Amino acid sequence: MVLPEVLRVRLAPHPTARDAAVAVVPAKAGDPIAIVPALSTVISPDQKSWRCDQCGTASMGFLNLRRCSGCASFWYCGTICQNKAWKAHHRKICKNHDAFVASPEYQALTAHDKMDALLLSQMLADPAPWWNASGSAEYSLSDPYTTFLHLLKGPRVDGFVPPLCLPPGAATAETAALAKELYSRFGNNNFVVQDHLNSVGHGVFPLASRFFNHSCVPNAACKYPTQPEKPLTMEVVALRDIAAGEEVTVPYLDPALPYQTRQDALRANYGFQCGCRLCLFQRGIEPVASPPQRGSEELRDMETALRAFALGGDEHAVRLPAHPALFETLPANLHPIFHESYLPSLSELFSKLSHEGPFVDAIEAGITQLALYAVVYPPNYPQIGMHALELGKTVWNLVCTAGPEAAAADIKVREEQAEMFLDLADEVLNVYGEEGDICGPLGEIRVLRDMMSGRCDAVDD
Ligand SMILES: C[S@@+](CC[C@H](N)C(=O)[O-])C[C@H]1O[C@@H](n2cnc3c(N)ncnc32)[C@H](O)[C@@H]1O
Repeated sequence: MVLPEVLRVRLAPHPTARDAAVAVVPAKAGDPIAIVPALSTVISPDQKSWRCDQCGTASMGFLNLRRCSGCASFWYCGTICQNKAWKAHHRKICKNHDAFVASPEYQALTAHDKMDALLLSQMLADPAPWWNASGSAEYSLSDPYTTFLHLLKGPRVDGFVPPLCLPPGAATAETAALAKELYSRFGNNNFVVQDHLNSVGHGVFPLASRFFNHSCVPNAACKYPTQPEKPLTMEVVALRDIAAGEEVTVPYLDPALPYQTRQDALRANYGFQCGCRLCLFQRGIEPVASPPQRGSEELRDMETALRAFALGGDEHAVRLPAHPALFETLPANLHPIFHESYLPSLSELFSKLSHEGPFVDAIEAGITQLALYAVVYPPNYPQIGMHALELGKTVWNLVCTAGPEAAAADIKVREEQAEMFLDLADEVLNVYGEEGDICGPLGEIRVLRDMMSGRCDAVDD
């Protein structure tokens, strides 16, 4: 039996999604709605030897990870994690792992399928609980095996199952059938484990999968705090106040992706057409006109109007909107911001200018991007805070690289602007809270504030 640390939702019937997670008590922005353990996780290949394969904690230079002396391909933060992994699956996988990952069948898989192949192998390393669960007519939310088998199957119909790393003799027809059953629920139920919004692994969290539906205007978001020797958990955090009885939704993908990309991905991977407020709005304004050319007067006017609409128009007194669906009141002349080409080109420009300068231009592009985020994302969405932090760093770099000819008054104005962006980042990211590894964005804000109150040092990424 595996009980969640926190579970403040109950299941209620949903017209198209089978069930929905409904809040049983009111939640404040930042409250945990659910804290649920992983049944199984794998870390991404690029995280190997830097993160514990069991708890997901990054070494950060202070954890001395030990390497499995059998396969030399798994690393652990200590004996507790190593023993847990050994007992759960590694004793069945260790010997064959290296030959398996070198095999042509495995090598032919996509990066995503490679991780799923290892995840599925781990889950089947000890099939006994799955046999028991599949033989049982009952399902219980306190049992991850029956809960997983009760999850909706994904829309994929080609019957594909990745190759498995199993000990000789374990690859029977029954195991293959069981693998098919489990894998049919992977694509639409499993989660990408993130650290500071970067993907670091894949995880199976049956309870979270059973409860939380998707919305592109979610009122909650998932995070994965890690701690040495502690089981990897998923935390679902309220992004705004949620009333008792309200559905709690999370984003399955980035709501800032273009409308058609989101629709296609949700249909292909999850088997549904999204009917959230953002999708309904965007469907209503399709086809979106292309934005004016970069560098044109028309684009400058559109972006000035966007900044004024979303952030108040004064780049030294930026206000983030509290409206959960600001896009619904977006003037028609700003609709081209939803064109599939617009955000990629704007974020590429901000990224380039904030590294190479001129920083003044980077700040303008960055504020426009913040305005777009404020329109697309709901209040307190973590990407808004991460971007405000990037803006704070860029303004601080402008201050630090100002030449002796710069007027003291201008520098003061920019110092205050850098603080303003850090205040915004703090406000948003404190709702999402600490997540992933230590020294995440909230830690970066603290470091930056120290630098700003002391000496001047340009900030590296
Ligand atoms: C992780 S499960 C969510 C829990 C699910 N509702 C249940 O009752 O078990 C994902 C599946 O739920 C359904 N789903 C999730 N969000 C949805 C939405 N916004 N609209 C329609 N169906 C949705 C889809 O069938 C999707 O493949």
